[in-house]
Amino acid sequence: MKDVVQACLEFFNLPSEEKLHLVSEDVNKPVRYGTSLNHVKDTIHFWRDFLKHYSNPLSKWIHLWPSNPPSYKEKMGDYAKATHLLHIELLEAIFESLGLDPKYMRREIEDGSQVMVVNCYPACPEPEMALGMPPHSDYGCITILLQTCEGLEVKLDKEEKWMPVPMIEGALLVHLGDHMEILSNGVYKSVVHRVVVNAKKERLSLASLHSLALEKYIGPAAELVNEQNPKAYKQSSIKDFLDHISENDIMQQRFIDTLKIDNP
Ligand SMILES: O=C(O)CCC(=O)C(=O)O
Ligand SMILES: [Fe+2]
Repeated sequence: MKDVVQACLEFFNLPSEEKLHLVSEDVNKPVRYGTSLNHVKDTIHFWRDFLKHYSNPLSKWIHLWPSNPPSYKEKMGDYAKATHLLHIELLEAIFESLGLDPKYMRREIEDGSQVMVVNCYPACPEPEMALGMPPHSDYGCITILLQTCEGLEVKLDKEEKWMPVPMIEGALLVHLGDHMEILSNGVYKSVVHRVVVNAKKERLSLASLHSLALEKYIGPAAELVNEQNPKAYKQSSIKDFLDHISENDIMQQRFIDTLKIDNP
């Protein structure tokens, strides 16, 4: 895991000219480099550089990834393959815990989307004045996250308090995303999180977001919908989410809130 972190740091430390060709305001671009969450709509700028790229299936996307540093494709390719396999195992366990077949939607999951988000938060001279990333939940089924130091905070259901996530060397964190909340018909909730910055250290995180293919719809599992538990969410796709964030201020409304069905 150190290798992939090193390759990412080398990428962010390249002179700007080497990265600018990847800058885009189009959230549908398979590879994007930039700062802040969404250049077009954000009102506040955040203390973050990012590189995002599609990663599954690898053979379809890897040639579009940065060619500098030269080790990037190989190191990130290995990491992306490993996280994709790990996410399949995690989903099996989660499905079992919901009473679903562990192989539920297996084919679609194997062919699913994987978006690798590499975040770099430089040390910030006035950390109390900035955020690395504003509160949000991830839109996929699960996110597998590697962090190099503390900074991530999660909000526990119904509580207003932010809880810092401790840094454990080499540990991977797993978030449930909006698509898991939808699939489980609300049995599991996606976790709201944010990133604070610090004055001393640069922080790097690698978030691997997993869901179905971009245009595939995901809705509550039929097995989890019954008279006592009516369908609580409309179905949606990753493409719908991307359309939503390019047209709306995500600080105002979470995408998942637009999908909730009010049952009497
Ligand atoms: O930097 C982190 O720890 C979290 C990043 C994150 O939330 C994201 O990329 O969606
Ligand atoms: Fe996130």
